[in-house]
Amino acid sequence: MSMEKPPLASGLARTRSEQLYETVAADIRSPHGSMDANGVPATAPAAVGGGGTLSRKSSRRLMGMSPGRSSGAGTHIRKSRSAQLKLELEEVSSGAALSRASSASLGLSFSFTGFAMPPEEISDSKPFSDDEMIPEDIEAGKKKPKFQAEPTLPIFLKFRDVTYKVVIKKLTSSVEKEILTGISGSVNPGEVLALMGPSGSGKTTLLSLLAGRISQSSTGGSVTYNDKPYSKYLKSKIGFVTQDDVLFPHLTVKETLTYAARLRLPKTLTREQKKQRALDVIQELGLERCQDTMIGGAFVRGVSGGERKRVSIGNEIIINPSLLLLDEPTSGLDSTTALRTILMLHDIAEAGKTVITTIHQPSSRLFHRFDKLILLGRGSLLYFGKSSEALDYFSSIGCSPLIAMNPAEFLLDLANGNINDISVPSELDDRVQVGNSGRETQTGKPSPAAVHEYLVEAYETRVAEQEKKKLLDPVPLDEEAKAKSTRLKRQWGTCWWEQYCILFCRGLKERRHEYFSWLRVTQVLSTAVILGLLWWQSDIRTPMGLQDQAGLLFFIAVFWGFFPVFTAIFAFPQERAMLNKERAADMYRLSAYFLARTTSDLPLDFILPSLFLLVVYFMTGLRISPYPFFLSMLTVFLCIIAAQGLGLAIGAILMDLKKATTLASVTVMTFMLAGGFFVKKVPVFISWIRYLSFNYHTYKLLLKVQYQDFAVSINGMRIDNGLTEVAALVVMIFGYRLLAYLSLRQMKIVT
Ligand SMILES: Nc1ncnc2c1ncn2[C@@H]1O[C@H](COP(=O)(O)OP(=O)(O)OP(=O)(O)O)[C@@H](O)[C@H]1O
Repeated sequence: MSMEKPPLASGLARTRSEQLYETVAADIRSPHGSMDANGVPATAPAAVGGGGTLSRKSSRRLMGMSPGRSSGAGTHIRKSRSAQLKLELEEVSSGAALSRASSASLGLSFSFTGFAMPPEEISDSKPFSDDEMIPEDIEAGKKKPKFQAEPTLPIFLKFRDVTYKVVIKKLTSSVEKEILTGISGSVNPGEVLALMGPSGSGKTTLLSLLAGRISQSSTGGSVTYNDKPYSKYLKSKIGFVTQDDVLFPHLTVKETLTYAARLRLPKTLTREQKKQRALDVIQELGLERCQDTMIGGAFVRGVSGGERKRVSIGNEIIINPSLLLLDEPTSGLDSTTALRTILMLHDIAEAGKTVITTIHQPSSRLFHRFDKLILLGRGSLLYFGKSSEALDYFSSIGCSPLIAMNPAEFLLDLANGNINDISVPSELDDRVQVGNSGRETQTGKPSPAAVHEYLVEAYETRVAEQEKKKLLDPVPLDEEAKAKSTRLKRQWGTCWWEQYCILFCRGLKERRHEYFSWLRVTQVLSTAVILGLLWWQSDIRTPMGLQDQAGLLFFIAVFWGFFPVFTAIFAFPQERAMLNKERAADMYRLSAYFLARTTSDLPLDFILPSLFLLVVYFMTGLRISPYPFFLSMLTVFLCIIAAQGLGLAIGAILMDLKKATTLASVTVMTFMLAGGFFVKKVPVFISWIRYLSFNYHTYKLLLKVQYQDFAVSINGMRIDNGLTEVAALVVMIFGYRLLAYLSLRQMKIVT
């Protein structure tokens, strides 16, 4: 970046990415460094040893050279992979370094062993300490580091003149809103890019866009990954941590990460290896102490906010992503935990990953940890470059803090157009005096709009063009490596059946508390007992008794039609956020999820009605014989599954609980009224509605089971062979589910 002021001494130090370019270039040139179709080097990660043995002394010396890292007067000995990477820079010309580069160079290995932080900064550093992460014998070349994931493809991300517009529909018209305007920049493996800006400036939008989560039709400009456009293949190489932690509240930390590992890691790993990876991530993130604690949510006490955020990050780093994007990973965390999180991102970057994070208001300690910075204001670019040079740049355009200020606070004030305690450039002052009064606030200071306009213009005229030119430089990867990012094929972690099994078990675990909810059991059993008492040993030898018992059968049909609809409508709207997140990451096929979600509730759906029917059947004196008992039970099951189908369909179509409950109550009421008990003479033009009612078919089947031996018609209902009713219920079971599935397919993945 060209600036009027010379860059600070720290800015002269090469960034980690610049140093690492050389390593990757050496690696790619190296015969050992060629990658296979999966972006995996042809050689297995070389054992650390032989000529490449990392000596503690050299490691210490190299850490001293690391820009942006204070070594604490040599007391903080960093023994992480980053040190190993840096050592390679020194040794790159030697054969030993080249052979080791094939496994450990930029982007080709993933091992962020611990979270280095100067001890003077954080006292309680135990969970993040890397002191024990790489034992002595690793340095001696005997053992691999604790966490050694398979190598990945490095991703060089460039974006040029990115724009994003949305159309906001109003009652009579629609308005176009520009959310991002002409944003350009780049981030390389080994770097952490921070996106900063006031609330609503477009950080999340830009992050989603860079993650490939916004449809290209509404965006302008170009975003390239290794100089190639986005492809579905990249989904499995990109980790995206959303601002809100979307996790299942009733799963423990270990269960959450183990299921993520089993679903997302490639088929080439065994189940045991995947479990081990989850345990490694737990250790890396310092989550051992809470690994068996439930995540928790609004109604369940669980892990702390910081731990939950780390689980969210773990969910993404478990796949060993080449590009990791995080939306406000530090919001809501105390400053120490926030710093730990950012240090962790550094370690991830140092393992050769490209890291982008939005950040709201970092402390000055955090601010200095970022390699690059993008400052946004009202969707426009106010600064892109090294974060260490940001203050120099703004002072070069006449904006400097007048009092001692956290640099992040200063930048955010500027981006907000708030120039209290900030020196105003004379150019801006002149403009205000010459310009109209609207550009000036009552205090005589330029308005926020005028400040914004000045900053955008200053960046455009002084920096933007040179930065854009830099984007034209080809990335230091050979064509073969670049081509890997353009492969169109998605990569599923596991086969369909395994996805189904994992999702089924996960569903059972997440809802286990519902299955054994005493409230629900009490609700069903007390209803059964009340029915049993009201219809106690009912006598059907009189017409009145028969009529009474028919009423009981109708109530059973209504009760088991009503109950499942209202439980099932919650299924998809409640899991919408999770479904969105997991489908955006291509974790599983929708069909596997759908089937697992709809079948994992079945055990409960059979236990409770069975208990209910046992109580009611014998208390009320229905036909005591195994055959009618089991047929009645089967009829109730058919009714439950059909009713559930309707609930699932309504939930999936509307995806909104309020709307879904309203529609469900109207539908259920209509079906109940058309069920054949309350009204017998229905006008012809509306009589067809009964055929849609599962209550009607269930009632007819229950009547048949009880009275087929001595009656042809009961209560105006003809008793026939019952095949039509069974067929109608079966059609409903599949039809409603198909409708629900198709609606989910149509659902847009919102990011
Ligand atoms: N689909 C959309 N429809 C309408 N407005 C949108 C849409 N997406 C984003 N916006 C608007 O774009 C602006 C930027 O939103 P974005 O969420 O990217 O901001 P942000 O910088 O991440 O804010 P915060 O820090 O508060 O999360 C906001 O004003 C938001 O309301």
